[in-house]
Amino acid sequence: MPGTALVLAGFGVFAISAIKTEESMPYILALDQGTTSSRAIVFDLEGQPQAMAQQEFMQHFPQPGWVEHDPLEIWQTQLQVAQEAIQRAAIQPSEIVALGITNQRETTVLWERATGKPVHRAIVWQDRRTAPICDELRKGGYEGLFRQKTGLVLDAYFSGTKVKWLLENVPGFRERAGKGELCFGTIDSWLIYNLTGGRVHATDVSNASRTLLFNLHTQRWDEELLGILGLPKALLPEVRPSAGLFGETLPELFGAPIPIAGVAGDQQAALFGQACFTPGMAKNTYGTGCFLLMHTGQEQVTSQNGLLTTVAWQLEGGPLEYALEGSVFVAGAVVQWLRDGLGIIQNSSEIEHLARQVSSTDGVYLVPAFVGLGAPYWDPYARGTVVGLTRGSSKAHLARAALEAIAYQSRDVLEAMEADAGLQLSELRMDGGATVNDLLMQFQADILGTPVVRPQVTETTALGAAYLAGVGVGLLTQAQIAQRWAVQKRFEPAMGQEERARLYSGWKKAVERAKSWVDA
Ligand SMILES: Nc1ncnc2c1ncn2[C@@H]1O[C@H](COP(=O)(O)OP(=O)(O)O)[C@@H](O)[C@H]1O
Ligand SMILES: O=P(O)(O)OC[C@H](O)CO
Repeated sequence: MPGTALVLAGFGVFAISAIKTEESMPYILALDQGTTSSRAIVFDLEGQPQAMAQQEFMQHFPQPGWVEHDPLEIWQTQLQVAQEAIQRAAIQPSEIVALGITNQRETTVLWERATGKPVHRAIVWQDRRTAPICDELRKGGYEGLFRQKTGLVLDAYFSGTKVKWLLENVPGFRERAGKGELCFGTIDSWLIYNLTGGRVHATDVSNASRTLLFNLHTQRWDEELLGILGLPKALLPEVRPSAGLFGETLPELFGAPIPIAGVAGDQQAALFGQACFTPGMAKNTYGTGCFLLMHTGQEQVTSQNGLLTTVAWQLEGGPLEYALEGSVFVAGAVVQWLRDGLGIIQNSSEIEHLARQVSSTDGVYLVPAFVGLGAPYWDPYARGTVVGLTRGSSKAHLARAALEAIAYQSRDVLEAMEADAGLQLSELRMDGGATVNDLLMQFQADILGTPVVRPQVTETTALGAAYLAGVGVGLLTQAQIAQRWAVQKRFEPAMGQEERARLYSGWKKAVERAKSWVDA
């Protein structure tokens, strides 16, 4: 019976390929495009990193308060580290079953639709040049409208006013944008566009929610806000769920096409990587800035205390899930400033040793408002300040004050968050580059009066992107991810209540000195 033989042969082929898939391990490639470096990590399906590659890239500061990146350098470094990570993992490209992208958010890229060439340097999230545009919008009475529709505050941080600035300040851009010749994207869109050879111009809901253009209620780009900012809709990418198929990478990039199946802003990806899946669970990521996010489920909690309502993620076929966010603009970046600006350390890791040379700052406070202050103050005109210096102050005091400033800023946002959510956190999950610093982690627990917990995998941003991609191709579930989260170290508060209050009140005084420093 040839028919049966054919069926049997078919089963045979099926069985062999099933065995082969089990033998050749499936891997997920995560691209983590951060503010200071491009990283790529290959994970197995258990969430264990197999290989990693990282490259720093140029920061451009053309004027005080301005920060730019070269979009081509971002793409090239990201591609190189991805190729390198695959090579280091010593796996076949065909074993990579999914690719996840996570990125510095809000950073704004414009490129030519026809050629894929960027038409300007990217305006980075930290860039303050659009503060006057925000002031004008506030004077026009639009603050409440933006807040109500987008969950964000009117601040230069977000993409909307950056795009407006580009269209208004670069000759020809407005006309070209109107004709549909230009594409706008945050870094995720820029990478997707390049990875797919220009076939896909898309973003995910978490990144869209950082633009000032995405309406949380209709879950679409908002025509009224676009009108107020004078932005043509033709510029915008398509908005998709964070886990689900975006497209395939060009085969020549990695040696085989890979489905792009997870995309999220880096802070939302970290929340996912920390398995903060239920309302009230929170994490704090210590990278260039510091970003504390609390999952609020399907509820959009409106902050009364200067926090943002943001999309956490959407899994394909599921509802939008939300988070409350406190964004601190300068955290690990203050360590870079001590290294590159002052030269008092050679490597970031030296700061802990230097700071440990003194047991306190002896009253020195450093407010690193280098690009203004984010949550909960939202003061674009604040600037960096050091107060409390005496003749005995040393670089060790300054190093300690820099680390403590990271922790004080986190307390500012945690207090706001607990007030908004009407709860007290029993612990806070930590991740990001600066969490290797035990002195910082201990001081954080001390100044919060709350235990802080470092997980085994601190690259939770990339891990979150990998997990989203795993969910996107149907190989992982949230229950499996939650099970895999594991503690590496827990820091218990050891400081007395009085001391905590005394130190924190000094910080609040120092912040007052930094506020409204430059003229509007
Ligand atoms: N030992 C350390 N102590 C404090 N901060 C550190 C330490 N090592 C690195 N950092 C800081 O961590 C940041 C890098 O973290 P990362 O998560 O890679 O940031 P990003 O994703 O923003 O580029 C840098 O700002 C760096 O100064
Ligand atoms: O690059 P990071 O990790 O500092 O993250 C930047 C944030 O996404 C900005 O909103």
